[in-house]
Amino acid sequence: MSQKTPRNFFKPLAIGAPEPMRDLPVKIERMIHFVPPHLDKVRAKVPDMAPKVDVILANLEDAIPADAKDAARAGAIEMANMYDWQGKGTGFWSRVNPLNSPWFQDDVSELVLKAGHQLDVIMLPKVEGPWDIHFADQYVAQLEAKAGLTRPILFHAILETAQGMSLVEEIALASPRMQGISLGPADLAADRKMKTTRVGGGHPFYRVLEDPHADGSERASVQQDLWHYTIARMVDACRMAGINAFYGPFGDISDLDACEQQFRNAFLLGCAGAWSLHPNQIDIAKRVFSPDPDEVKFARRILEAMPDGTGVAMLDGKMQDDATWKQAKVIADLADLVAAKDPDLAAAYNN
Ligand SMILES: CC(C)(COP(=O)(O)OP(=O)(O)OC[C@H]1O[C@@H](n2cnc3c(N)ncnc32)[C@H](O)[C@@H]1OP(=O)(O)O)[C@@H](O)C(=O)NCCC(=O)NCCSC(=O)C[C@H](O)C(=O)O
Ligand SMILES: [Mg+2]
Repeated sequence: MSQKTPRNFFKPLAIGAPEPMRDLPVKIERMIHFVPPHLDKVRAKVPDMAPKVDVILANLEDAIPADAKDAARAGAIEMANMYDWQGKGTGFWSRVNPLNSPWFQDDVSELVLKAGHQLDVIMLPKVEGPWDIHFADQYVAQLEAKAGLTRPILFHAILETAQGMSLVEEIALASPRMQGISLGPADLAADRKMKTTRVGGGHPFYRVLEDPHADGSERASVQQDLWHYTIARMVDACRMAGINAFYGPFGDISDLDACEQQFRNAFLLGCAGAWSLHPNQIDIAKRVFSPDPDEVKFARRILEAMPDGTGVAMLDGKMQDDATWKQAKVIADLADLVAAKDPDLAAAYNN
C-alpha cells in the first residue's frame, strides 16, 4: 500500500512538531492580496491594508526579480511583525519560490524559523504532484519543531502545470496541511502551450459560432470561458478533499469589468476567493466573493421553510428540497462569516 494509513495521516512528521490539524480553521478568504515585500513603499502600507483584507500574502516568487529575492524574504519576515495577524484575524501567507529553485530552502527555513509564529499559510508554486507536498510537509515539520511552534503552518498549492492538473486530486489529498488550491492561469497556459499571453480572463479568438443562415446573414458568435473546465475540476478536487478552491490572478489591472466577470465566474463555480494584485481589485473580490444580500435572504427563507433540512417546500414558485437546503446552508454560513468581519454587509444581510 503506497498510501499512509488513516491513523498515520495525522502523525507529526518530526519529533516536536505540532499536531497536524484534523479540522481546518473556518475563515473568509475572499481576496488573497499580493504584496511585493522588497518594495519599501508598498510594504509600509501593510498595517493600514491588513484590517481591510482577508489575507495579505508576501510574494517571494514570480514578479520578484532574481536580484531582489533576499530583500523580498527579509521584507516578508519584517511584515510578520508589522501587524497582530494571529490576534486580529487577517491571514498572513507567503508564496515561496519553487521547490527546485535556489531560493526555496532559504525562503521556507527563514520564514518558519523567524516568522512561523505569525505565518498561517505557505503558498507552494508550480506543484507537479503529491510528492512536492510530501517533501515540503516533512521539511516544514522539522523546522516547526526547531522553532518550537505549537500551531502547524498550512499549505496552499498553485495549480499551474499540466502535470499538476492531471494529479490535482492527489495534490489536494496529500497532507493534512492542505488548506486550498489556486488556479495559476499564466504558468498553466504556458505549460499547456495555450496560445494566449493573458493572465486569466477570456480571449477574443475563443468563441462559438452559430450555424450558417440560409439567407447568408451574419452568424452570431460568442466569446467562451477558457477556464471553465480547469476551475470546475479544481473545485471538485478541493471539495472532495474538504479544502477550498481559489481563482488566482487577473493580470489586466486596468480592466475592472473583466476582472469582476472572471472572479464572478469562479465564485459561481464554487471558488472561495481570488488573488488581488492591485488595490483596485480588493473591493471587486470583496463584492464578488461575499454572497449577494438577496441570495442570503432567500437562502435563509429556505432554511426556515425546512428546519430539519428534509422534505419539500415551494418558495416563490421554486421547488426546495434537501439538496437546495444544503445549497442554502453554504450561502447562509458564508454570509454569517462575512457579516462578522464586514458591518456594511452585515446590515445588508439583515435589513
Ligand atoms: C502590477 C503593479 C506592478 C502595478 O503597480 P503600480 O504601477 O505601482 O500601480 P499604480 O501606480 O496603479 O499604484 C497605485 C498605488 O497602489 C500601490 N500599489 C500597487 N500595487 C500594490 C499592491 N499589490 N499592494 C498595495 N499597494 C499597491 C502603489 O504603490 C501606489 O501607491 P501610491 O503611490 O502610494 O498611490 C503592482 O500592483 C504589483 O506589483 N502587484 C503585484 C503583482 C504580483 O504580485 N504578481 C505576481 C502574482 S501573479 C503570478 O505570479 C502569475 C501566477 O503565478 C500564474 O502563473 O498565473
Ligand atoms: Mg505562476
